Amino acid sequence: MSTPHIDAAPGAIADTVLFPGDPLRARHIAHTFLDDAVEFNARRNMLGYTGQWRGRRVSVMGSGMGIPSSAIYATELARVYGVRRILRIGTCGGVGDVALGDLLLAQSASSDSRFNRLHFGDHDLAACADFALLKAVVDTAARRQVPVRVAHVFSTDCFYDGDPELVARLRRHRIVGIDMESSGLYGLGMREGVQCLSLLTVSDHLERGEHMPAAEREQGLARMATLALDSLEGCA
Ligand SMILES: O=P(O)(O)O[C@H]1O[C@H](CO)[C@@H](O)[C@H]1O
Ligand SMILES: O=c1cc[nH]c(=O)[nH]1
Repeated sequence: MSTPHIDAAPGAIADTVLFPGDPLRARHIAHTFLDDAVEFNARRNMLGYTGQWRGRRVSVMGSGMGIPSSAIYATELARVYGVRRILRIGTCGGVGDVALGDLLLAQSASSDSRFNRLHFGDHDLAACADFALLKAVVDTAARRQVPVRVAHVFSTDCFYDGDPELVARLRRHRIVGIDMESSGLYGLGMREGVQCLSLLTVSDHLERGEHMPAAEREQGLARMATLALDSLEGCA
């Protein structure tokens, strides 16, 4: 069995997938945190691995950047490989009172993308995280004393040169993070019956002009990865 984009054998992917945008972040997490990690996909270099975290089988795979890429992979993971839980572990821009390195748990994700409208009769969809998964991560963070902020985020199609008023609009709605995938992932999760949650580390501050180095985005996000993995203990 394979799909146009994933070259994995049946059963090669766990029911839970960590889903960073960057395939090299996926490789780093697999090699750093998982026991017995085995690569299941390298098609288009969108690296995916399955291994063990404290005796639990888990996969980690890159999603690529943006809703179209991540939705292709998430759809195939759900429909063909039976994936039932996806934790995006991404980076985001920050607005307002957040700092580089802050860890956001995206409760909702608004968007300028038409992706969810295309599936929802052009109506607004309230694209939300799965509550049980969000609660599991919040509870784990509290137990481990990992500071997190449950937040509203916005997913944009324009990394560069988007709406010049966007930051003001986000501030007005108390949205503090901006990424490029969460809204589409949440809509897809609602349709496919897949539990989805985005954990996002603030890598840029959109108003202060602060930026995390690229190498840290690839390899420096251990706190987010281990929180996602630890939280699986609280999941059925
Ligand atoms: O760090 P990742 O997970 O790729 O997420 C963010 O980084 C990319 C842009 O640099 C977009 O994919 C955005 O959502
Ligand atoms: O989508 C993203 C991700 C990181 N930083 C941003 O400014 N935007």
